Amino acid sequence: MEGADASASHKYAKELQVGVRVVQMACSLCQKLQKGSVGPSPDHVISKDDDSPVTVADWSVQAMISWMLSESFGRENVSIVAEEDAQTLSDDSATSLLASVVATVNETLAMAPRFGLKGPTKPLGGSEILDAINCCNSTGGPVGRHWVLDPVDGTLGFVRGDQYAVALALIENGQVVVGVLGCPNYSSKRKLVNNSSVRSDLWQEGCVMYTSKGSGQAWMQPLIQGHGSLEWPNSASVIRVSSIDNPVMATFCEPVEKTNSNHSYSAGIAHRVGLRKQPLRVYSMVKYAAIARGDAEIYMKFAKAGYKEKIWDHAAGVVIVEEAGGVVTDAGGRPLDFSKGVYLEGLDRGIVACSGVNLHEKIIGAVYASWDSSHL
Ligand SMILES: Nc1ncnc2c1ncn2[C@@H]1O[C@H](COP(=O)(O)O)[C@@H](OP(=O)(O)O)[C@H]1O
Ligand SMILES: [Mg+2]
Repeated sequence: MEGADASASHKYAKELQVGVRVVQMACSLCQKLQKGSVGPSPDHVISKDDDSPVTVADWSVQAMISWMLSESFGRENVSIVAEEDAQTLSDDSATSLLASVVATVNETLAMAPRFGLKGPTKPLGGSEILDAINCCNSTGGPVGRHWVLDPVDGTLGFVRGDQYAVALALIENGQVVVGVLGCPNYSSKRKLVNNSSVRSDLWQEGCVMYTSKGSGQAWMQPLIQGHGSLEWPNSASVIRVSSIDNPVMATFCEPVEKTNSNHSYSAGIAHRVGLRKQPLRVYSMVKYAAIARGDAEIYMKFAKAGYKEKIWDHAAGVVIVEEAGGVVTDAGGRPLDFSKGVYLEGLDRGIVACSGVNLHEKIIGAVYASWDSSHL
């Protein structure tokens, strides 16, 4: 392995393999729901207390991955920090919603052998599934191993038939050591383009990217489709960031929603640095995937002051971009700190991921030069 620390990848070999297999299963689950072939329509969206959307897919993926991780590593050894809880689902008025989640999870777990994993001997009941969701209530921290899961990142993209991601990472003693990012609508063969609304011919595509820290490499597999099964090692290919370091040629990505990132501020930075292309607006951590694969060179996110970024929205993407050769820091140029619990505490202004140090230095310099005049 070029420039790699083989012992680092070996150390996490089981975690990486199980992680990739469960994310492949989760992507399959989400594709079926998004296609509407099982369960309620993806339009069946529930608003959480913070007004963000949650769907059957979010709960089902969280329950399924939680169950599989406990099965693979032992319940007592597994600490999971994840986005969802089961409060809404446990309500007496939510029986049909829970029934949809139970059916979806059991249908997915029944396919576990195709993905090289062992499913339950009999279908799980509602209380086991609620339990699997609720036990993902770890708050992480600086000591020990914690899995970090965003079951459906970019839920808005998911319900709109656009890009979304399943993101799973392992944090050990405050460092992200394994990252797995499933991107069900990001073809392993095609470049990402703006307005990437899903077309029927893209249904059979999508990819999973993964890495372990210190390996010096990141990989991409196509999603397992139809009755295919996941062999290991399989048709994975090494991915690498773009070599473009001239701002004129560079593409930058940012969130689709103006409420999640200040578009006019990033446009100002783009102008200062000399970026010429229109921003590539993409939902979810697929933006990190685009940097890691070399489809774009820069990802900027500047949330409103007071918004606290959560570790599950970044952990997997950050380690994949870094191992693929890129740089990720806060807008002050400091590494993101995954050791402080659920939030990226101390984050300075925003997040900047780049394919290389030259572009990164330029963006951070432009943030320093322009901050006083901004109105975040
Ligand atoms: N006001 C806000 N500012 C910044 N990010 C926000 C936000 N509200 C939600 N988010 C995060 O932005 C993620 C979506 O990312 P993006 O905007 O890049 O597509 C959401 O993930 P979920 O969809 O998993 O809740 C959520 O975690
Ligand atoms: Mg998210």
